[in-house]
Amino acid sequence: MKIPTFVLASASPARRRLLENAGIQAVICPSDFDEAQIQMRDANNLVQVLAEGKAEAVAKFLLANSHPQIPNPKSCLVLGCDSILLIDGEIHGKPKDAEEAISRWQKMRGKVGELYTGHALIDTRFDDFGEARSRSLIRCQVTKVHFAEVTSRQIAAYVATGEPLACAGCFALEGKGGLFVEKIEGCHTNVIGLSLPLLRQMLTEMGYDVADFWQS
Ligand SMILES: Nc1nc2c(ncn2[C@H]2C[C@H](O)[C@@H](COP(=O)(O)OP(=O)(O)OP(=O)(O)O)O2)c(=O)[nH]1
Repeated sequence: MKIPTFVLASASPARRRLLENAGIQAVICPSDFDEAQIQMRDANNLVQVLAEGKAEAVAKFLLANSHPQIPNPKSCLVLGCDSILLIDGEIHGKPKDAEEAISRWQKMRGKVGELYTGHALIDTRFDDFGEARSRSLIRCQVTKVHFAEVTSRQIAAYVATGEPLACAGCFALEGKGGLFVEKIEGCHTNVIGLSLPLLRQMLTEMGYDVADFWQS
């Protein structure tokens, strides 16, 4: 089955790279969804609600506005994601500044955290009422992350590179942060921001085959 236009409702370069490297050419369409409006204490629900909010916002925008890269907005697959790190019972998104990143690393070194990523996939072909009330799937993937006993000098040097400031969890697994992750239990692309095997499963559940992305 021909796959509709794939839209990534995210500004995340990490998510874009994951899709590109997997051979999935996505139209990048970051959402303007206000994440601050959602306050929830349960990590699993929080990332799913946020991912759905981002995907819905973009799906609605595309159904109401033309887009140069999207010939038919009623034939799109829109993916929204949201990632947080749960550690010591606290939910963390991206650090607000270097000071917070240092403080978080001082607490998380030597410990085990859980990286939650919510995934919301909307098929706009099934738009029932002129809105983005289309067929959608919302899932969460969790990966355990074992952090190394890093020194304060290593923390300061790592934060000074700027890498952790763009990452929920204050580390980039495939970057310098990988030096400070002893091991993970579960999907590694989920840690980076988008679980590729989960995306394959969601596409399959919607009746699509990832192999169709590679057909010319
Ligand atoms: N490169 C990399 N980025 C990571 C890693 N872990 C988390 N991140 C990034 C991916 C996301 O860009 C960010 C999680 O924050 P959000 O889920 O709120 O997404 P973000 O605000 O970046 O973009 P979006 O809301 O999707 O437009 O953290 C990692 O291991 N490697």
